[in-house]
Amino acid sequence: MFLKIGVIGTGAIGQDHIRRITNNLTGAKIVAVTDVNAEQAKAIVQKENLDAKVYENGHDVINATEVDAVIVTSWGPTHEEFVLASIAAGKPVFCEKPLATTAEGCKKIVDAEIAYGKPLVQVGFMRRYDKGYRALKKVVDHDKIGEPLMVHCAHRAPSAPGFSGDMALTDSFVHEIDVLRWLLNDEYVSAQVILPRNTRLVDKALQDPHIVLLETKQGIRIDTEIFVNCQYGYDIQCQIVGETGIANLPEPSSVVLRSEAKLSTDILVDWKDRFIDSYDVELQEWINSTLKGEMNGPSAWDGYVVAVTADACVEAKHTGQIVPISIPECPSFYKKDFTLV
Ligand SMILES: NC(=O)c1ccc[n+]([C@@H]2O[C@H](COP(=O)([O-])OP(=O)(O)OC[C@H]3O[C@@H](n4cnc5c(N)ncnc54)[C@H](O)[C@@H]3O)[C@@H](O)[C@H]2O)c1
Ligand SMILES: O[C@H]1[C@H](O)[C@@H](O)[C@H](O)[C@@H](O)[C@H]1O
Repeated sequence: MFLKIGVIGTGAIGQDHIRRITNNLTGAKIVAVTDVNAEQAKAIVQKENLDAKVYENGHDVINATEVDAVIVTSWGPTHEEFVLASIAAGKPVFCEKPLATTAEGCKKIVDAEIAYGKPLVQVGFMRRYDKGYRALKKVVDHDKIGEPLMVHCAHRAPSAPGFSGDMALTDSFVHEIDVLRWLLNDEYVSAQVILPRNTRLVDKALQDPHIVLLETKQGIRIDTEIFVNCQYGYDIQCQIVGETGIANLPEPSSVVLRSEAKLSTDILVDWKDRFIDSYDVELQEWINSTLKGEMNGPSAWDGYVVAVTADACVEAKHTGQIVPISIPECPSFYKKDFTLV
């Protein structure tokens, strides 16, 4: 039995997901695609030799009778509309982050899904599927370093083409917002943003780097450096300081080279390579659970909590204040135990 998928948006990650579903994963095939750039949608159908129809717009994909489930990989501002339409059609939908560009938009999706009465939405927070983050979570869940007290993180990218305004927070830092609350089994209560000296290598109007300080309900303090024009590589760091020990996110595996009087290892430069395995695991688990009529991954509620937290970070950046974060009680519809065995 195959899950027949329609893809809305055949840009960078849309094409990647189409390729992995077609060539690496099992249990699904792409039967419909669309993009505002129709030529690009046609090109991927040809390139991957897909037996898929190219539709004029996302709504036609969602409503196509041959489509069982939808993947939304178009630009962020279009996600809300396509996710709401998928819920209205009663079809499972995997939506790349952000779920919606505003917390209100995410809340509308949460309300629509609850009203529909069955979970249909998964958000593309793939770090929860990364081997390294999963190993780190087991250390926390199995009490190997006592209670977590502090977390030090870095989210560095060589460059951020197309970034403007607060995208370092709303496009990049959102991954930490999601993965850290999952890792720590905790929620955020406040955010503060510190603006260090700006790199000279970006337009003066664009702040880079940022330091974000989050506090959780349990009083854990998290500091994250977000530096999206760091030049040297795509480098994701996470260190948890506990009562009795320290746990670090493992580095991606790489040959340790002793050569020419140097000891060296490569650093990845492309986000696609850093999380390539986790995208595979994420989508395979989504396909498997969707075929069983379940929805186990990051939910619309998680997408909403991330949006509320990101909004607080943006406010903290612009006001220089410590901004309280008030996350409403999680509806029972979405309550899950995330402990890893
Ligand atoms: N999880 C991750 O690590 C990750 C990585 C990259 C991108 N993303 C997210 O995925 C989304 C896409 O990012 P990308 O890098 O592929 O961008 P992209 O610009 O390469 O591709 C987006 C595509 O969507 C198309 N599009 C825009 N509006 C549309 C509409 N109304 N209907 C149909 N197609 C439409 C565009 O023509 C483009 O081809 C973004 O929301 C981004 O944040 C997530
Ligand atoms: O900062 C980038 C993140 O590190 C990636 O994982 C993608 O989500 C990309 O869209 C962001 O711009």
